[in-house]
Amino acid sequence: MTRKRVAVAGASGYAGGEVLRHLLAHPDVEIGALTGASNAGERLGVLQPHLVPLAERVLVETNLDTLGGHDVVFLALPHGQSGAIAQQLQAQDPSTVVIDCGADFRLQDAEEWTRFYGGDHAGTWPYGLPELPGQREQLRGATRIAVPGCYPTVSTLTLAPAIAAGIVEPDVVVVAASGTSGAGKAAKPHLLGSEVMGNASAYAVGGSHRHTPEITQNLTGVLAEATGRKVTVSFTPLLVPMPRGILATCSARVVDGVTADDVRETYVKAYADEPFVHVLPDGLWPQTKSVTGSNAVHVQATLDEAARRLVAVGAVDNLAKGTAGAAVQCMNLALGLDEGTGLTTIGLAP
Ligand SMILES: NC(=O)C1=CN([C@@H]2O[C@H](COP(=O)(O)OP(=O)(O)OC[C@H]3O[C@@H](n4cnc5c(N)ncnc54)[C@H](OP(=O)(O)O)[C@@H]3O)[C@@H](O)[C@H]2O)C=CC1
Ligand SMILES: CC(=O)N[C@@H](CCC(=O)OP(=O)(O)O)C(=O)O
Repeated sequence: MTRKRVAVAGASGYAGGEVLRHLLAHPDVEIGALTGASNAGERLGVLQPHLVPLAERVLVETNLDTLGGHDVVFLALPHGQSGAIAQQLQAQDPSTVVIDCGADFRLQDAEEWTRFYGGDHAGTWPYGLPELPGQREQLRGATRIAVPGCYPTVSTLTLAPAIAAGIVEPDVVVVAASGTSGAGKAAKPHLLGSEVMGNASAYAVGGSHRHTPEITQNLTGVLAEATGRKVTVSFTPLLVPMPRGILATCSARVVDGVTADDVRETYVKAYADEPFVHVLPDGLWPQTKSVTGSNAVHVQATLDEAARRLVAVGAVDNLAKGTAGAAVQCMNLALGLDEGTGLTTIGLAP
């Protein structure tokens, strides 16, 4: 096939850089415009020295003139910045595939958007988590895709089998530890090395994190429709001193009669045909380093018999399957390519 011409907006940031790292390994694309904001005019090699083949490329401004005319445009911009440019791109050419790595188009409920993000809701696009029931079909041939948040990706995939199978009450607890790249590249006081190194801290405690409604939306979506219930999610994020990765520990009360074998069978069966979700062998528990740089999510689950709770743990690389890998997986579906083109399940060790 003719190679698709792809632009990346926000190429100086963490997510944009990781999209480019993935695209450089993709045989069916040609990298077009690379845009930034404060760094427009700078060479990419100065900002993203690991992207050696693109070192001499110069960042241009983020607008319709620079991003128009491509087959695919990835938006890796701060929240609230995608709506206007996405609208312009699709007005210019409705066949352009626009893939938003930000949160602007993820939520279905406009009120929830305003409550957690502020401002007006830009709209709702097909949600880029193909592993959700029925979702892969929504993404094939799509021209607009909302890439999930990093915490929602791992939390959803870690809990969805149990919720869908009805082996737990729809009332879940997620405590997830993230590396610092999840917060982006822009300087923030709580991300200074002296604050982060040798430290672990909780933040956005008490249901205030903006990923809470997204996890709730996803898990409610997999709950059997007939129940007519909504999943309740208590989500607590933790910041830990590592550059990449999220480890999510999830739990929920199991319904009467559920055994440890039921839990294992539920998870093994749910992900038997999923190329990027790996249920670890019995007794092995996910760790972030095993998924570093890879598009895999590692999952394990068991029954805490005394507490009658499911305990499920998931690991993801927030920048890979948690953002850029998912974005490329979705692009593949949108373009009718093999879903795994340019992606790997192989992590780094040690
Ligand atoms: N980091 C992560 O793990 C994840 C990030 N995401 C999402 O990806 C998006 C980007 O995040 P991330 O890469 O971490 O953030 P960064 O802060 O690292 O990068 C932000 C990028 O956006 C550009 N930018 C900033 N302001 C504007 C603006 N007003 N108009 C156009 N471009 C602008 C910056 O350009 P410049 O540097 O030139 O100023 C930079 O390229 C966010 O929406 C985030 O939610 C999603 C999942 C996970
Ligand atoms: C460690 C850290 O700060 N993580 C970020 C979330 C990660 C992210 O990028 O989420 P979006 O895709 O929705 O932007 C946070 O908690 O705000």
